[in-house]
Amino acid sequence: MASLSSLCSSSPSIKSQTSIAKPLVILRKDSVTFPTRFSKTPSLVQTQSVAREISADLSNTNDVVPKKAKNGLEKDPRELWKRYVDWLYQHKELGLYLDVSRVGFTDEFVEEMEPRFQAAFKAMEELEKGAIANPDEGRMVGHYWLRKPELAPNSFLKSQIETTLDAVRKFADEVVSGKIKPPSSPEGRFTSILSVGIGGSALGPQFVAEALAPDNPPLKIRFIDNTDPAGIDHQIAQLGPELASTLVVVISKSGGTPETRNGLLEVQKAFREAGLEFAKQGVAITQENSLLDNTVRIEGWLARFPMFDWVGGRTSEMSAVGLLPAALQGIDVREMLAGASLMDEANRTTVLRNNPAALLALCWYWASDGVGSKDMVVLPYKDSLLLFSRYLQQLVMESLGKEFDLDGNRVNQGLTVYGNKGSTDQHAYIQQLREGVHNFFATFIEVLRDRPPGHDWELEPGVTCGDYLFGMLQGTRSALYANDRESVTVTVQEVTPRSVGALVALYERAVGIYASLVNINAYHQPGVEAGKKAAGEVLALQKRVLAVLNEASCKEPVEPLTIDEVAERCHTPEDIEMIYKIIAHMAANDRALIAEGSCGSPRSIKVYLGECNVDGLYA
Ligand SMILES: O=P(O)(O)OC[C@H]1O[C@H](O)[C@H](O)[C@@H](O)[C@@H]1O
Repeated sequence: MASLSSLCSSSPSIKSQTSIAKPLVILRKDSVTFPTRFSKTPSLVQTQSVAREISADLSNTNDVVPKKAKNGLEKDPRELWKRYVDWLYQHKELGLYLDVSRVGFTDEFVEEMEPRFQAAFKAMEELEKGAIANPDEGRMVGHYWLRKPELAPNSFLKSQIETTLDAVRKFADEVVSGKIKPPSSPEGRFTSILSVGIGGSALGPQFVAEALAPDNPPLKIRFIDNTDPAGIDHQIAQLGPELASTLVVVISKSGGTPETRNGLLEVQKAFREAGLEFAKQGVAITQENSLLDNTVRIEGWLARFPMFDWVGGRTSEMSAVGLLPAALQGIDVREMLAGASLMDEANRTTVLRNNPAALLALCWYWASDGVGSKDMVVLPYKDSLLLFSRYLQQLVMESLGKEFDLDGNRVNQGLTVYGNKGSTDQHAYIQQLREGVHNFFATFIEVLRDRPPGHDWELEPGVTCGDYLFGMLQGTRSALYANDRESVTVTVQEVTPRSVGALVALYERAVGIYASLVNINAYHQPGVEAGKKAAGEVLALQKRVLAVLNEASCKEPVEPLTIDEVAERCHTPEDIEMIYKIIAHMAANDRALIAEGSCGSPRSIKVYLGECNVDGLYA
C-alpha cells in the first residue's frame, strides 16, 4: 500500500530539472478515490491539479468546521490539508519540499502580485545574462554562474570560474593528501585550517563547516572573524603547537577590511613568536590587485585564489570563499554546486506556484506587508544547521535593509532575521512567539532523516529521539498557527552537500526576487561604509588624545588636564564624550603613554591620571 512516506522517499531520482513530484498519496485508499492518472510521471502542474481534486474530495464532509480566524487564516483542518496539498512545492530530485500553507495569502493577493513577479522573473533572467543588476556600484551579479559557468556572459568569465574551481580542488586535494605540507611539523601534513575573515568571508564557511564537516575532518577548521584580541588569542592558544601544521586562509574580497587585516597581523605575530615562516602556511582569497593580494605576492605566500567583483560577500559561498575551506575539510564541493545548480534551475520557471524562491518571496511579502513589518524567525530543527540563521542574517538583511529604493525614494526597507535551532529555542523565546507580541513569522527547516540508516534507537517502545524532534517541530508549528502565527516549512531529506547547496541557492534567489518586488538593489551595502568611516574617525581622534596626554605628562611637574582641556587641545570640544571614552578604554588597558625615547621611560596612563585631577574619569 502506498503511504505518505512516499512523499518523503528519496527514491531513484527522476532525471528532470524541475520539480517532478511523486504525488501526495493518502494512507487509506478508501478515504478518497485516488485518480488512476499517475500511470506516467506527472508534471508538477498535473500533480498540483490532481492534488486539488484530492483535497476537494476531502472537503466534502458533513463535519462541523470551526469558523475561519478573524484575520482570514484557515483553521478548518480539512481545508488546511487541502491548502497544504494544493500549495506544496516538491523538488523530487533534491528531495526538497516547501510548505507555504500556513501563510495566509489569498488567491486575490497572488493574482494582484502576479505582474510584479513576472517583472522580477524578467529582471532575474537579465541578471543571469550579465546585466548591471547592481546599478549603484555598476556591477554585474554573477553568483549563479559559479555553479553553471556556461551561463556567464562571456568565455573569459566562464574560464575564470572553471579554472578557479579546478585550482581550488587541486590545491585542497594536495593539502589533504600531504603532497603540499607545512615546512616543519611533526605530523608532516596540515592538520588545521585557521580562517581569517569577516562577514561574507566568514559566515558561509562557518555555516557549511557546522553543517557538513565530518566528525574527523582531514583538517579541522577554526575561525578568527573579529578584531577582538582576546578572541584571537583564544584561537591561537587552542591551536598551540598545532600552529606548525595550520593552514591560514585569509579571506577578504576587498583585501582591506580592518578586522581581517588585524587578524592577519596578529596571526603573523604568533607565527614569528613560534619561529614559523608564515608565508609557507598562508593562503589568500581576495580580488586581483587588492591590498591583500599585493601582500601575498610580495611575501610569497603558499597560494592565492581570486574573488570576482561580480560576486558579493554574502553570495560567495559557491566561490573559492566557501569551496576552499569546505574541500579542505573533506566536503564534496561538486555536490554543493550540483545542489545549488538544481535549485537554480527550478527557480527559473516563471510559474509562481512552481518556483520555490518566488513562493518564499510571496510569503515574506504577505507576512511582512512588503515593508518588513514582521521578523523572520529561522528555526532549523537540526543541530548541524545551527548557523543557518546567522548566515541568512547577512544574506537577507544586508541585501534588503536599504534606505532608498531604485527610484531614490526613502523606504527604509528590510526583513529582520533571527533564530538558532529547534527544539532548543522552544526553551528560550518560543513563549513570546506563541503568546507575546505578534511581530514575526516562522521558517521551519525540517530534516527528515534523523540518523544514518541502521543507527536509529528507540528510547521507549516505538519512539526515538528523532520522533521527539519531529514532534516538537510539528507541535510548535501547530501551536503557533493556532494562535494565528504564520510559518513556512522547508523540508530536506538530510543535511548533505547537495541539500545545503540547494538551501543556499534557494535563499539567494528568494532575496533577489523579493528585492525586485520591493524595488531595491539587493547587491550593494552603503550602510556598512558609514560605520567603517566612523570607526576610522575614532582612531584618528585617539591619536590626537594620545599626543595631548603625552605632551602634558612629559612636563615637569606633570601638567594635570581636565577632560575639557584635553578636548580643547584636540581642537574638538564637541568630541568630549568620545574623548572621555577613549581615555577610559586606554586606562582600562593600562596603556603606556609615552613611547621610549620621546620623554623618559614609558609611563602608564593610569599613573598619569592618578597624578591629575581629571574629573569624572573611570577609576
Ligand atoms: O570580504 P571583505 O571584503 O573583507 O568584506 C567582508 C564584509 O565586509 C563588509 O561588512 C560588507 O558589508 C560585507 O558584505 C562583506 O562580506
